[in-house]
Amino acid sequence: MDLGTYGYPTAARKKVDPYYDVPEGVDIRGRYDEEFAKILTKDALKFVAELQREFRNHIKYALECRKEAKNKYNEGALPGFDPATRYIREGNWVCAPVPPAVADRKVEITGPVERKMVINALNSGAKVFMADFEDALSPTWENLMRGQVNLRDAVNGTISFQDKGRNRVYKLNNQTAKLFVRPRGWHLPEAHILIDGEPATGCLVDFGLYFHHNYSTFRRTQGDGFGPFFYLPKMEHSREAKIWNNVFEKAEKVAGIERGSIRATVLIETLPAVFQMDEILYELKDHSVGLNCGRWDYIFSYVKTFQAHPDRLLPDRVQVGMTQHFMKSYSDLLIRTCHRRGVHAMGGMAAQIPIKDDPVANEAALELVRKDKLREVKAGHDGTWAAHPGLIPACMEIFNANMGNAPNQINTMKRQDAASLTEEDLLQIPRGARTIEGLRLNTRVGIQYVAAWLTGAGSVPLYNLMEDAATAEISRVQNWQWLKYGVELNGDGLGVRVTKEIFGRVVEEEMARIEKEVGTERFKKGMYKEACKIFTRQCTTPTLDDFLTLDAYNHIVIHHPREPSKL
Ligand SMILES: CC(=O)SCCNC(=O)CCNC(=O)[C@H](O)C(C)(C)COP(=O)(O)OP(=O)(O)OC[C@H]1O[C@@H](n2cnc3c(N)ncnc32)[C@H](O)[C@@H]1OP(=O)(O)O
Ligand SMILES: O=CC(=O)O
Ligand SMILES: [Mg+2]
Repeated sequence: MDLGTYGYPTAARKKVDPYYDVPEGVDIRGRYDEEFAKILTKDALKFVAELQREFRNHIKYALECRKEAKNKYNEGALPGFDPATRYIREGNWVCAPVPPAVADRKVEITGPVERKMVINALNSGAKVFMADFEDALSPTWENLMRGQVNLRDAVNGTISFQDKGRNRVYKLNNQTAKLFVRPRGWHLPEAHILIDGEPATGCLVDFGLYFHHNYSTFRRTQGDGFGPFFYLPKMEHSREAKIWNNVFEKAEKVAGIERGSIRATVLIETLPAVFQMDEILYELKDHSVGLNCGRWDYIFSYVKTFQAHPDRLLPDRVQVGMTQHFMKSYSDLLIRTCHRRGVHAMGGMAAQIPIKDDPVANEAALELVRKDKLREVKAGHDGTWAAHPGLIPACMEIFNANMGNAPNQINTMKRQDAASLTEEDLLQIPRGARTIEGLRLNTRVGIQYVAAWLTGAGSVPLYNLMEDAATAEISRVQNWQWLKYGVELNGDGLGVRVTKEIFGRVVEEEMARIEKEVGTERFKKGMYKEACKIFTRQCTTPTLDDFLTLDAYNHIVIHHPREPSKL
């Protein structure tokens, strides 16, 4: 009998479900749905398979290089500028001019590709909406495929959503934000689509399906001849940017559109990548529209990169803000690099969200967001991120007040002063205290986030902050680091060291607190126990897992039919 990679007999499966019309070598293991079938057309899958076949070895090599770099850091090396690419850093090249359609990116809203949120985000008054298949999305088959349907309808201008409970129909306004799409990182597979017997690369699925269905309409209606536009996450080296550049060139060729049509902003959100910013822009110079400070993953990456360096322990998560020297240096150098190369230097996400039931606390949260955005615009950022529509007026007001009518600061805030920033500046150990409350909060937030993610929600409000995969990663790796090195909680003045026993007690107590906060019924129905198991294992494992979501992914993969056929 022909057993597929995941042990389900292919012929039997085809008998019980209607199935997708797939090209040679492609097998869809996700649930069949008529709407999904309009996305998973034979031509679209052919395009994804071509991308997979052309780039899979390059991707595997790049991921191997990540492992090698990790081994070097684990043996004591520090990340730094590469002497071999000095000529790129010192050369006087620039990127292709910014497309007029996205010259002004003062405020960008982000959010998962969920139908109502897509409409709300496009209508939000932001200049750009970054539709997220990454940090904000739990990559279940349903979320991914519905996300593609939603984006197609959004690009076509036909998207609508009916909230029956509130008797409200959502539709697009006349004026909407420009759409950027963030595919998953290189590390995530798509286990519901097999190509030549292997899971497809998640981001090639996200990119390929979206591009195939939307490039033509997007360029006509949104991009003024350019586009589609993308955000590219979690890269560690310019060789990974080179793969994306080649993917873009291939897509442009297949579609018969001009080279340089597709544009992307790369998130600088790993520590190794901060030493590669020129090199990344150089690889993508015909397809670039800037860099962005992905500050949350960047903090996560600091811990991950220095997992074997007990002299570089982080203080409580709440203390690692943009005013820490290593974070300020990263933002300043990013601005300098982007403006020197003629592209946008985007700011990052303040985690505060509106607090509905407490006007005083709400105003305090808003004030923190304003302060963060003021720092960004004064430093020279051309725009910033908002996690919630309620924050857009405040962010916009600050960027408008400080930039006037100019669409960006590319030519006016060169930040030559940042040229003197050194490796030491970029690596400086963050200062601050560690407390038992920090350990508790990491645990409470981490478990609740994983519980949400397992049930399909990739971004959630917790304790009045936005939490997503990047912020949850900080909680996880910080706990791991503190446990691994038995750190002293020096902020409590009691000389307590973090041990497995203390952590075990914290987990127990925080689970009880979560149950009390969410209510016993919701707690029982939810995935809190499973989440606790996953999170606890990840915090206590001797060798740090590379990604929280990679480990948890197996829990959300659902192959159809669920049971192997008895035939
Ligand atoms: C580190 C990073 O990578 S940051 C980027 C990735 N993370 C994100 O994008 C997070 C985006 N933000 C969110 O997902 C949400 O704002 C959350 C989960 C944090 C909070 O969501 P909620 O609790 O539902 O917010 P709330 O109840 O206040 O929402 C009010 C309204 O705003 C809408 N809304 C909230 N956030 C967004 C958003 N980001 N985009 C579009 N609409 C939004 C809600 O859909 C709701 O609409 P409705 O009134 O029509 O029903
Ligand atoms: O993706 C953004 C981040 O901060 O992480
Ligand atoms: Mg991120």
